[in-house]
Amino acid sequence: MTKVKICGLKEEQHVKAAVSAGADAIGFVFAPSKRLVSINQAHELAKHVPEGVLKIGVFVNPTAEELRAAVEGVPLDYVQYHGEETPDFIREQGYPAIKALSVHSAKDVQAAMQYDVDYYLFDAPGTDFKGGSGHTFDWTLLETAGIPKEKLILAGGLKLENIEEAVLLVDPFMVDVSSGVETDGVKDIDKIEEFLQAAKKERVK
Ligand SMILES: O=C(O)c1ccccc1N[C@@H]1O[C@H](COP(=O)(O)O)[C@@H](O)[C@H]1O
Repeated sequence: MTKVKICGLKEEQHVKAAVSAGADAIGFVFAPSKRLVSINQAHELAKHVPEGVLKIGVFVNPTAEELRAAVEGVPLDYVQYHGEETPDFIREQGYPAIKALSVHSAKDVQAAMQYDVDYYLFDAPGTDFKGGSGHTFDWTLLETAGIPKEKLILAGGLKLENIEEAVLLVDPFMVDVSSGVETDGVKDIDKIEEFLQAAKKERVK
């Protein structure tokens, strides 16, 4: 069954709703964004995330010190690198890692293989910020690069209306959603629950 990450959570009620609706991972954004949280805020929110649900920190070109403070302070299970971090920088940090790549063309998908990370996350190119734009990209670009499905996370503009098609076409290990479970820029509990239900629906492939 497809795993689901609900990203950009800032409020206790939304963390609790995501967890009780079956989220496999919760994302906290530590990058310029309307969804930015401090380490202290994320630490408090993390108290409502049970063992077995992953806590993932989203960063854009962080320093080693920023990473260490957040990984230890929250604490985090994975670091999601959403900027122009190099393969060497990511390897040197030594944390369980997800590398996000903005997909304009098939080349961007192929570029993933230079990173020695646990998961590759494919997202639409950002607009105001590096991610969380609510835009989709051409999912068929993922077909030729030979990315192992068990390492593939699909993001970018996912929502109730397209999640079924996305899962059927891409068959990713995990889907990641932020804007698609918001109303007027704020997380929406009904949308979180509906999205999780749809993403995890049993399908005949
Ligand atoms: O969510 C943000 O504000 C954000 C800011 C900077 C980098 C990444 C961010 N979020 C990630 O963007 C994708 C897609 O989000 P959306 O569903 O299209 O809104 C997802 O991986 C988030 O983790």
